[in-house]
Amino acid sequence: MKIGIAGGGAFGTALAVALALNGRQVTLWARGGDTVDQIVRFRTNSRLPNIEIPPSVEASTEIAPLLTCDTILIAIPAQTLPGFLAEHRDSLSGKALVACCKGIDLTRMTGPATTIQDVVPGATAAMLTGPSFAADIAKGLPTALTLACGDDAQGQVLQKALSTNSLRLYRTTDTVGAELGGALKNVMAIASGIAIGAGFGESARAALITRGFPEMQRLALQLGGEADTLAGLSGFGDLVLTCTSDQSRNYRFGLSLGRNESFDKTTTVEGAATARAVKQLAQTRKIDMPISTVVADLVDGHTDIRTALDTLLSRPLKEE
Ligand SMILES: NC(=O)C1=CN([C@@H]2O[C@H](COP(=O)(O)OP(=O)(O)OC[C@H]3O[C@@H](n4cnc5c(N)ncnc54)[C@H](OP(=O)(O)O)[C@@H]3O)[C@@H](O)[C@H]2O)C=CC1
Ligand SMILES: O=C(CO)COP(=O)(O)O
Repeated sequence: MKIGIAGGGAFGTALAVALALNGRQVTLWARGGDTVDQIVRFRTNSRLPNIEIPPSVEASTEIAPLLTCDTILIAIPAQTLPGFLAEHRDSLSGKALVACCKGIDLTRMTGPATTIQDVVPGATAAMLTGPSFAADIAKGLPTALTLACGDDAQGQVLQKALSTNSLRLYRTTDTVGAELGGALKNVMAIASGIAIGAGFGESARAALITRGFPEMQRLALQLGGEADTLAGLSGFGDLVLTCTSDQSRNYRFGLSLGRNESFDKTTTVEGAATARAVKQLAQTRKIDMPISTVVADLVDGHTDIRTALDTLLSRPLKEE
């Protein structure tokens, strides 16, 4: 099976490297000529430093080679996913489309797999998500991920096609739970970064992670996800990784907010837009999402850190 990857960023390239090193034929599409040029000429990608890209990864800015693949992993930022799908809707119909992005789309208020289902109903929608930094995957370090596909027969095919010696995929049919776990943990990672950056300490971070988890579950369950999925790799697993590692861009973005420092605007920080989406969903669906709401307000400059902390600490005392 030839595997297509849309997106020449850190994650798309890492997946391409891991799959190619395990004998898969990989076609990588990136919109940027510079990225493709670097891959073709030097077998490197500056978004994924110090990694050699095997010759069996074919890279192109042309969309046609990608569209010859029956299975396509989509590793572009979540807010750009609907545009990409709409542009290539007809050619993508009938294919297995595996979203590798983590976020809630602000225009549709859906996670990536649901967005695929809605925009390309003729495709099989799936999600590849869970605790995994691109650099770790590219280096072949042991990693466990969730492969979610509503059609379990297709899910089994994808699980086999995308697992490698170091990349172990667990399967579920709960695409909603998987897509929301991956999206919501980024918001909690920003919150954790803020807490550490502002000097609130590691106990405060542990409190945010622990109280953030039921918040993630509340929203996911309301939107049709399952509690077990949230407790798995795509939810709890990725929450722990992203809230505790400064390899995470969401966490680092939070750190800079907490320290009142500037942050490179070109860095992909999925949790910022997702926090806004969660705040809106919480309001319209009347779900208590205090941490996500505070993160949205901080990201948009609608509150300051002291007030945000007071907002969280002054909530009525309750049972755990
Ligand atoms: N990096 C990681 O460790 C992990 C990332 N992910 C997820 O993968 C997704 C991508 O992240 P990552 O690869 O790290 O991000 P990067 O910032 O490294 O790369 C983003 C890529 O998306 C491309 N892109 C941006 N907008 C569009 C568009 N409209 N159409 C087509 N391509 C576009 C960029 O192209 P250009 O260079 O031309 O702007 C770039 O190649 C995110 O949702 C992230 O959460 C998931 C797990 C791990
Ligand atoms: O999703 C990730 C790890 O699982 C990557 O996190 P960041 O996007 O915060 O870097």
